[in-house]
Amino acid sequence: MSILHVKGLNKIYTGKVATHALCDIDLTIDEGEFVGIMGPSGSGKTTLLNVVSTIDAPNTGMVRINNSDPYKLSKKDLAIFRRRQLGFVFQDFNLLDTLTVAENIVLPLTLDNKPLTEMDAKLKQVTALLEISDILHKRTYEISGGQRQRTAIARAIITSPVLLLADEPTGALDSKSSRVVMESFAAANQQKGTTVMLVTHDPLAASYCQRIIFIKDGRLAAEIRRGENRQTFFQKIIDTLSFWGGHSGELSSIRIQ
Ligand SMILES: Nc1ncnc2c1ncn2[C@@H]1O[C@H](COP(=O)(O)OP(=O)(O)OP(=O)(O)O)[C@@H](O)[C@H]1O
Repeated sequence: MSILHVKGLNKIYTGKVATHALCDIDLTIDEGEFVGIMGPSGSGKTTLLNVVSTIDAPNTGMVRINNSDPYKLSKKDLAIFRRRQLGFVFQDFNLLDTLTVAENIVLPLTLDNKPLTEMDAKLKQVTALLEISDILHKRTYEISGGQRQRTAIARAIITSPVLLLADEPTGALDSKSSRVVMESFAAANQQKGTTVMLVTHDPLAASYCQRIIFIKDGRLAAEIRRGENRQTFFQKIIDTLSFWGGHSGELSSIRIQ
């Protein structure tokens, strides 16, 4: 069953010079998939994520998430749709410093007035899955970057969203923390069945995905799938990036092991 289906998506930013950021994008993500979006800087990755996540409307084209068109919803229903159906993870974590880790994680359930017993059970389940049960009473400034991002992932999946969207989730992390965070996405995907769409520049992070879609100049350029071996997939990603990624500068930020 498809969770995300986009067809004929176009996004044009008007200004002194108009930018055609997305050109005729067709894309389907099935339930339980873990999909990465890669491409050179300015290729349209964040624009695609913003259009899918209903932050930025397309000029033309269709977006269906779990068989409904979020752009047809009223403002109020769209806010509820985002909170219940979508999970978001950002590069800079977006946690509230005044709250504990536990309070940050249950925030979406608090907003939906869920009973305390349900919140507690779900908190236990997601924090065990992401291996952060021992930091629940800490403030976000007392924990590491990797722990902050795992807290953000826990907050994003506690509502069991149909689609988890992440924009450069390892962009602010060192390579060790990046691995731990990507293992957390993989755990959410494999053990909780969460469908994930993740934008990244980082081939190591991307190697945890099952399928990578490459965008260039706002168009779909290539697609590769992972087999059994993550190391082989990592090399395949580097090869594809060097073919589609444009100039060698695009590869300058690659972290090797
Ligand atoms: N709000 C905006 N107004 C005008 N142009 C924009 C806006 N947002 C993005 N663009 C342009 O649209 C194109 C795609 O940008 P986008 O941010 O989606 O690329 P990206 O692949 O995510 O880049 P990066 O990897 O550098 O984050 C770029 O040419 C960018 O300059």
